Amino acid sequence: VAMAHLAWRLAQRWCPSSLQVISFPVVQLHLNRTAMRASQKDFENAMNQVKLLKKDPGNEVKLKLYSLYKQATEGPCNVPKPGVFDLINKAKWDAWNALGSLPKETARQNYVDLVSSLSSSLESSSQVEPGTDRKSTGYETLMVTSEDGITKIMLNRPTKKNALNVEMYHEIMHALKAASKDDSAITVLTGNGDYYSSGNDLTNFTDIPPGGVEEKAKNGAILLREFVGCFIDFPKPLIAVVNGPAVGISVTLLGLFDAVYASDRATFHTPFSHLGQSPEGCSSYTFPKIMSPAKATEMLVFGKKLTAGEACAQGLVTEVFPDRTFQKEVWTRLKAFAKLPPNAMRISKEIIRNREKEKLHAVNAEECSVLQGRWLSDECMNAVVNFLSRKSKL
Ligand SMILES: CCCC/C=C/CC(=O)SCCNC(=O)CCNC(=O)[C@H](O)C(C)(C)COP(=O)(O)OP(=O)(O)OC[C@H]1O[C@@H](n2cnc3c(N)ncnc32)[C@H](O)[C@@H]1OP(=O)(O)O
Repeated sequence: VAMAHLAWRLAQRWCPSSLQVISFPVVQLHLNRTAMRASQKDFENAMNQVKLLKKDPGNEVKLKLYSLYKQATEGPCNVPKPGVFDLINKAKWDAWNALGSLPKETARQNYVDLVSSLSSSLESSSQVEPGTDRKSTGYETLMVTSEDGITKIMLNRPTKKNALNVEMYHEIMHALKAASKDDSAITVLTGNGDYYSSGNDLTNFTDIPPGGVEEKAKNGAILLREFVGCFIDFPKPLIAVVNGPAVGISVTLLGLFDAVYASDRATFHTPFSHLGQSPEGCSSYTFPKIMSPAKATEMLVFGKKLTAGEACAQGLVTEVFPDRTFQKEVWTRLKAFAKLPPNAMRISKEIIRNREKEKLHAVNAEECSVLQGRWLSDECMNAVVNFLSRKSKL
C-alpha cells in the first residue's frame, strides 16, 4: 500500500506532462555547469534528448535519471535524509544515496547510457530496422541495449544494489536467449549504480506458495537450475563488466564467463556459510579449478571477501582497471573485440567450453539439489530473517 501510495504521489508531482517532470534536472544542469568535465557535451546532449522523449518513462526511471544527475553533478548524496512521511523527497534521496561513492564520471556515463536506451525504447518500434543497431527494453529489471556488435545486459535495480529478484532471473534468461540469436558478436553483463549485484534478493524467500516452504524451495531449485543452465550453454563470448561489489550468485557465475573485467572498486564475496547456504553457479567445480581448492574453500566455505586485485591474482578476474577510467577503457576494448569475426569467436568458444558442458550441467543439478535442502534449514531461515528484520548485513 505504501509503495502504491508513493507511486501515485510521485506521478501526481512529476507527471503533469513528461517534459515538465524530466526538465527538472535540466534546469539544474545549467546551474551546475562548472561541475561538468570531459563528457559534458554527451551529458548535455542526453539532457536534451530527455526533453524530446514522447512517452513518460515511468517513475522508477525518473528516479534513476534524478539520482544519476545528482551524482554526476554533486557527487555522493550530501543532504540529510528526509523524514519518513516526506515520501517523494525520501524516494529521491534513497535513489541518490543508493549510488554511494559512484564517481561523477561513471554517473554521467550511466546517465548518458540510460537516456540513450530510453530514447530508443520509447520511440515507435517501427523505427527499428531489422539488422541495424538496436536497443530493446520491455524489461522491468534490466536495461538491454545492442549496438556496435555488443549486446549489453545491465542489471537495473540500483536502489536494491541490483539484487536478483525472481523477475530478474526470468528477464536475464530471456535476454540471454535473445542475445544468443541476435546479430551481436559479444554479450556483456554489468550493473547499474554502485553495485554489480548483491546476489539473490533475500525477499525472494518471503513469498510462500500454498504448498509451503517445501514447494518454495523446490521451485527455487528449478529456477536456479534453468538460470545457471543458460550461462553454461550461452554460445557467444560472454563478458562480465564488474562495475562494483559483487555478492553471492553474481560472483559464482563469473566462473562461467569468458572474460571478467573489474573496477578496482569491485569486491567478490560469497558468504554462503554465513547464510546457511551452499555454493551454486557451478562454483563448487569452477572455483577450485580456477584458483586451487584451498583458495576456493576460503571463498566458498569461509566467506572470505576478495578485492578486485586479489580476485585477479586468483584468476577469477581477467583484468582490473582504475574506477576513474574503468568504463572508458573497458568499452573501448570490448568494441574492438566485437569487430572480430563473430563465427570464429563462437567456434573458438565452443571448442574451449564444449567438453566441459556435460560436467557443468551435472554440477549445476547437484548444487541446486543441495541448496534446495539448505533453504529449508534453520541456519538459512534464521539468516534470512535476520537480514529482513534489519538485524544483520554482510
Ligand atoms: C532462486 C535462486 C537463488 C540463488 C541463490 C543465490 C545465493 C546468493 O546470492 S547469497 C547472497 C545474498 N545476498 C546477500 O546476502 C546480500 C544482502 N545485502 C547486504 O548485506 C547489504 O544490503 C549490502 C552489503 C549488499 C549493501 O549494504 P549497504 O549498507 O551498502 O546498502 P543497503 O542499505 O543494505 O541496501 C540498499 C537496499 O537494497 C536492499 N538489498 C541489498 N541487497 C539485497 C539483497 N541481496 N536482497 C534483498 N534486498 C537487498 C537493502 O535491503 C536496502 O533496501 P531498503 O532501501 O528497502 O532498506
